[in-house]
Amino acid sequence: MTLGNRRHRLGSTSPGGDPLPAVTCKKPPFRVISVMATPSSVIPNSGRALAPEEAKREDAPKPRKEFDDLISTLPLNQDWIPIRLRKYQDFWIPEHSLPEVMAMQQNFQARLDDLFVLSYPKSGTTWLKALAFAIMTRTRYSMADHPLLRSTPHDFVVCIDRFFSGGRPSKLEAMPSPRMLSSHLPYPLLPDSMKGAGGRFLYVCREPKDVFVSRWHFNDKMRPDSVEPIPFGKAFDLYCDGVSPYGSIWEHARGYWGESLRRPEKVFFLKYEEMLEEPAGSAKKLADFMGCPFSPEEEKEGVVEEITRLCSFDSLSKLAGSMPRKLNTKLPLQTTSFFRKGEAGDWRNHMSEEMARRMDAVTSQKLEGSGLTFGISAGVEANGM
Ligand SMILES: Nc1ncnc2c1ncn2[C@@H]1O[C@H](COP(=O)(O)OS(=O)(=O)O)[C@@H](OP(=O)(O)O)[C@H]1O
Repeated sequence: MTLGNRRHRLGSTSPGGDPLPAVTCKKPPFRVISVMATPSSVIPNSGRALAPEEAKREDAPKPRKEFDDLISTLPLNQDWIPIRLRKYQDFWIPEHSLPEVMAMQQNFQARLDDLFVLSYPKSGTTWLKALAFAIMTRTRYSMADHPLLRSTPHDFVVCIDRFFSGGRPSKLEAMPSPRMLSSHLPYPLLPDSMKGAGGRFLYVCREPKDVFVSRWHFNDKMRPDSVEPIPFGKAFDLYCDGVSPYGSIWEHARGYWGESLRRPEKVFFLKYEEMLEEPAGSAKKLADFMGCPFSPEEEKEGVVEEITRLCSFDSLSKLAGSMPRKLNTKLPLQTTSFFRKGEAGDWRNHMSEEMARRMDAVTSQKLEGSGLTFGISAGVEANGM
């Protein structure tokens, strides 16, 4: 079925240099105002505009050494091989991405019509990227010739900090609006322009025990043969203490949850388990929030189901398997690295009851008073879970 007849605009390139389709929606999701500011025209965390001479100075790429010097002073954890973590602004951030994160914090200017896919890693990021991209571009592609059939969702919704690895993020600035970008950064670490009026957030969270199991396997896949896997029990202790990539998971989820309550028009908060249970319902809610709801005709024609089928675990994992290749990232990742089981409740096959109880207790304590709970509707017990 043809979903639309718009022409595919190739407006930019991914950090790796691959074509990155411009994202359009049948109905523009919100007023499209280009506020593409010169990076660094505002002093980070102050909102004060820079004088022209200051701006010129600030426009130059930050010397990497300045960041490296700072990074070397931060608390270090080396257990999640091959990822080294540094405690930065109260969160454990992968050391290899910290220079880019710092450059992004200083320079990234969000636009009003940006859409950001945000998540704690292993919570359903790949899935949400695919869904959001397919929903947003549905009038341009036929299902038979969809870009997701040829490339991974991570090629279409690219992590913002990756644009900052080579100094000035010119490719990012050249992307036509509305842009779709992603980040694993916790809310407090986002650049001011994102926390302010710039863009809207799609955040996905997942039951912490399942996220942990997924993370443990993911790390294991990246491990060089010469290195022993991180023992499950040790990884568990670290994770419960918040020492995991972009951790702690509880502070991460709580930050975005709080913002979704304060500003529901800015932050759409999804749960992986609810997406599993109600894929079509979740896609419809997503489309509503993104400003391009499915029309009654589209619903009648089965467009919602076509999109959810294309983005399902079965479909995406098979596609990844049919185009195995290394991704253009600093970690040893393949197109297939983002797919394992795609289920809720796999923690039961990995954790003792005592471990599960312990992590549930951490969850209850860390989320106390927030109103955020996990997994009830997917048959995973709620906190005390
Ligand atoms: N389409 C779809 N539907 C359901 N589940 C899916 C889908 N795509 C990926 N997955 C599962 O999500 C886990 C990977 O998480 P992320 O995509 O957040 O990883 S990453 O942060 O981008 O590295 C990982 O979970 P586990 O299977 O539990 O390890 C993937 O299998």
